[in-house]
Amino acid sequence: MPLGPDSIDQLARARNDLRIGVPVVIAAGDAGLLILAAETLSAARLSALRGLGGAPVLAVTARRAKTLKARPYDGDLARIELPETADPDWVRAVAEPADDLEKPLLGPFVTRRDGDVAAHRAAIALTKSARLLPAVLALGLEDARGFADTHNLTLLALEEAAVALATSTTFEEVVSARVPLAVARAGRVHVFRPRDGSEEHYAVEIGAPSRAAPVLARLHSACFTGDLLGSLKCDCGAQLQAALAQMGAEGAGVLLYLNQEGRGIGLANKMRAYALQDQGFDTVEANHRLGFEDDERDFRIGAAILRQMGFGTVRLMTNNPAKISMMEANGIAVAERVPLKVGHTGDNAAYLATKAAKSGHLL
Ligand SMILES: Nc1nc2c(ncn2[C@@H]2O[C@H](COP(=O)(O)OP(=O)(O)OP(=O)(O)O)[C@@H](O)[C@H]2O)c(=O)[nH]1
Ligand SMILES: [Zn+2]
Repeated sequence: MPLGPDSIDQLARARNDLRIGVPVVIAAGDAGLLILAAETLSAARLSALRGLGGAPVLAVTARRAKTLKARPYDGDLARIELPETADPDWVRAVAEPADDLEKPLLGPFVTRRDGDVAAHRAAIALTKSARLLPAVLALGLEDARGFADTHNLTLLALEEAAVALATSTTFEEVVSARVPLAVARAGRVHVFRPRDGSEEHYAVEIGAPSRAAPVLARLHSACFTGDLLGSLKCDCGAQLQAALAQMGAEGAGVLLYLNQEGRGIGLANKMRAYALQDQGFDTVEANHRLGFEDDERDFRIGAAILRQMGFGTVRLMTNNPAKISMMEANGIAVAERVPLKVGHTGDNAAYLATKAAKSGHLL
């Protein structure tokens, strides 16, 4: 292997660059796209971008475009032309729905319909994987490599980036150690580090579950507010405790603690969604207004970790039928669904009802 970064390493760099407001170049052949995340755009970088000439666009998802009443000619995304007067606040207001109701943005937004959008699509996927708002300022470049070299920017080759974004689910088990738990003295925590530099995930193994029989398993998605703070807005904390308790009572099980906070949009975006919920939108509508799909989790991660630990068949603790089909689609057989109905409160009744009505959860 050469000493320098490969395409997956470049992806990890690009994610971090966007998070700190540094542009990234996506090369498609000789040409390419200069991209900046809307969320971290500074006035200085916007004026440097304008200094390059050309006609930058703000690419948003079709979900966000719908709220903005901008025509998404590109299917799943829309490229909004940047008015001459647009400043970083304008860019952020288009990307971020917090003030949509209080200060509605004045359209009409002019959207592009010509040209190829594969690089814009990769850029949006990249901002999602960086847990930023899915909105990207983009400017076409004639000589992508030359530009990246001159300005010392991370360069992603479009084909390689698309492949890396879509397939990167290999993990190294970094360490495991014994952790006696209240529910079972025989507890062990394993830490899995993804090859692509994204969040680490954990597995809590209870007892010594057989690899030859179906294992009692829970794929728990991180919920800082529910798991740690005891938030009443969701049922996550109660589900986490109940799953561990059942594994302790049966003497064996495996709980994956997947750092897919906020159904995969990250804590900052989940808090943005919560703010929208206080404006009257439900959990699914809030995700859409932010530009996300209902659920942005990558269920291949849980399946890959289970397989790596030697488990092939599970008794899955869940109320979400989509989780069962995603496990089966990714090589984990589900012998049984074990319901996990705890943590229902007056505060989360509407949230749970929305999940049942819109996301197919079993109440
Ligand atoms: N985006 C978003 N995420 C939320 C919200 N409330 C909880 N979450 C996240 O949702 C995830 C848990 O998903 P759930 O939909 O509760 O349950 P599930 O994992 O699909 O299904 P179960 O296996 O039955 O628990 C956690 O990552 C939470 O942080 C919300 O209003 N918006
Ligand atoms: Zn929660």
